[in-house]
Amino acid sequence: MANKSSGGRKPAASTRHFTTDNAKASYVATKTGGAYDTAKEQETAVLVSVPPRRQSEAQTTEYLDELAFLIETAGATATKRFVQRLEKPDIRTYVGEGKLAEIKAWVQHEGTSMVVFDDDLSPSQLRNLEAELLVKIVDRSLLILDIFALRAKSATSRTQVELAQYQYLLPRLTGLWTHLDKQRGGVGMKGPGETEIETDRRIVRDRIAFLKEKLEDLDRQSHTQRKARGGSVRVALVGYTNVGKSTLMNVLGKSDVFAENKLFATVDATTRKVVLDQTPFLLSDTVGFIRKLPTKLIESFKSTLDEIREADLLLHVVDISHPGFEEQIQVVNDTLNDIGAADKPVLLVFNKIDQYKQDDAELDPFGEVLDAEDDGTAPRPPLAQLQATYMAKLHDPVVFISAQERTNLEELRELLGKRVAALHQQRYPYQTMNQYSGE
Ligand SMILES: Nc1nc2c(ncn2[C@@H]2O[C@H](COP(=O)(O)OP(=O)(O)OP(=O)(O)O)[C@@H](O)[C@H]2O)c(=O)[nH]1
Ligand SMILES: [Mg+2]
Repeated sequence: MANKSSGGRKPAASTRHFTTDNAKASYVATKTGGAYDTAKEQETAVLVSVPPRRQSEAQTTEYLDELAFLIETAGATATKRFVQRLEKPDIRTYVGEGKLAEIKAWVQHEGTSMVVFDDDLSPSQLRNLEAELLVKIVDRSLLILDIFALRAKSATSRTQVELAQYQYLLPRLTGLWTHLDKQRGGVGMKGPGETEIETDRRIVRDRIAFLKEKLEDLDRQSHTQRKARGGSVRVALVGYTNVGKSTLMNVLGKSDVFAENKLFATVDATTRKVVLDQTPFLLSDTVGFIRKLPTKLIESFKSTLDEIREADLLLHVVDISHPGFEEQIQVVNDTLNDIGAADKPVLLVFNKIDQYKQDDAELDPFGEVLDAEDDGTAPRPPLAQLQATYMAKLHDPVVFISAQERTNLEELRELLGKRVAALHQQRYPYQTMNQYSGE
């Protein structure tokens, strides 16, 4: 029901990305004009990252893989990667002079639709890089915003994305080619005078104020809706993007939520009523987290994140088959902390065990791995050992499942049912008594 090939899902977005429908997010990207307007063809991207020296090779590759996956989700293909190890990115051009020349030569020789940076660029870095490389420059925020714009369906999430896009845009309204009316303009577009820039700034500020107000209105409405759901325990699925939250929602809630092997398949929260162990509760699927999530995006997604903040229990889904799953857990915990939901009870669910490949590492008598991997990746112990480690660490049961293969779902249902029943008893003792006495 929930994997990519199944019916009932929306068609994957194909070429809608930076240059075409999404004018606001593409604003900076399209400034360089129609020469790169390759919307009809597949766009290509060159990836650039500046990892700190202490970051391992494996981690660097993993992060670049994730960036390539983001690019793919946005509708383009990554064709080349450049890495430069620096203490910190160059303040003027993100990479150093030599590396920049190397990238430029490659871009001129091989051609590309855009150069994508695995961090956020300052407005001046963006301008300098654009002037130097003469192609679209995309940073991490712009890329994620673009994907969100692509995925957002509800009035609230669309407004949230638009707000974040304008907030991204505002400080970048300087220098060349910045007139709003010209954002879709073609080659050789001239830059506006300062007056026009000032007008643009005012327009953008007005729009931001308007969108904030609109969000407050929408917020009030959804708050009322959520309140009307009172009397039920609320459980929210949380986790890194692409770990299988929507797939699990579909399995548990017998629903048909869009799930696919792309990042941020879900941007809108969806809620279903589920009954386990005779206790009904509400299960919400929510937007996935990712490392370096633009803070403006978190801020503007407050009302979606309320679904998490107001939950009684979080079902934290982890993709155990991902080499960086432990860091992903940390990213999720940090983000939960950022949004003020760190103190919620959590049930940790390790998903995709069907895809987990353990190493044939040598274990000592205590089950610890004797040899760490040479490439810096964490060794992959047997699942039973991982389960024991996590249970000991958290003093709590954890479940290992495959939502796709429906493995161990009974164990999850039982555990979740118990947690929900206990929460229900605690929250609505009266209601529960009635419910039982009526039986
Ligand atoms: N092998 C395997 N793949 C799975 C499993 N569960 C989900 N998937 C696949 O993982 C991909 C992502 O699943 P989703 O359910 O969309 O993940 P999500 O966490 O909702 O992702 P976002 O909404 O993007 O944050 C899809 O291609 C699923 O079919 C599993 O148990 N095993
Ligand atoms: Mg999802």
